[in-house]
Amino acid sequence: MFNDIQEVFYSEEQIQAKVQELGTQISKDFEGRNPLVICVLKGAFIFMADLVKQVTIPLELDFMAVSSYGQSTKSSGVVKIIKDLDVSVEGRHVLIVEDIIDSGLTLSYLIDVLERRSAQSVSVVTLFNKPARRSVDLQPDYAGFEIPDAFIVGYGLDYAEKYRNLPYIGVLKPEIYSS
Ligand SMILES: O=P(O)(O)OC[C@H]1O[C@H](OP(=O)(O)OP(=O)(O)O)[C@H](O)[C@@H]1O
Ligand code: HPA
Ligand SMILES: [Mg+2]
Repeated sequence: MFNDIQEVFYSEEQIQAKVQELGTQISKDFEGRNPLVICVLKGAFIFMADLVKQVTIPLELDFMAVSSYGQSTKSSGVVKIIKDLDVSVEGRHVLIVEDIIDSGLTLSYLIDVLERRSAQSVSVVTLFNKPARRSVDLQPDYAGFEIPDAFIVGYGLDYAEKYRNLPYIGVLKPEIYSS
């Protein structure tokens, strides 16, 4: 598996330092708001776990599973809810936790769903932001790293469901996509 990686973009240490920064900022901004923190499965599961440990104010959390990439490196354009939230967002300050914003389709769909369900506010934190590939106009409230137009894996992010367990972020060797 580690042999499949062509280049490491961000080490475990670089990621942890950034997650800590984001957690500190979110703790300040959401003080007194008891946010409902929503993890967008599967990709965001590691970021979510690391991030909430760096948040020092009371919060609640829930999980939603959506998918649009499947076995591809390009969005299918159709966002499917695979698992919905357990709790109501009505009147809540919601913070969506994403691993990556690429085309922006997943997030614009989710924001729309949560606003229609009468959340009081909807904010977004993403660890990785790939603005070059955006097909909808959308800016996260908090972003860890701005990345170039490359398909990255590791730290929760997959290619065809693999590589989520790598502790760092990297790009795959080109032959992996063709085999
Ligand atoms: O901005 P976009 O182009 O919509 O891409 C971002 C979304 O795509 C990935 O999810 P994916 O559909 O691969 O599901 P997964 O999290 O289960 O891997 C990623 O985890 C984000 O949720
Ligand atoms: O670069 C990416 N890597 C993994 N999953 C993704 N989903 C959207 N963009 C990406
Ligand atoms: Mg995926």
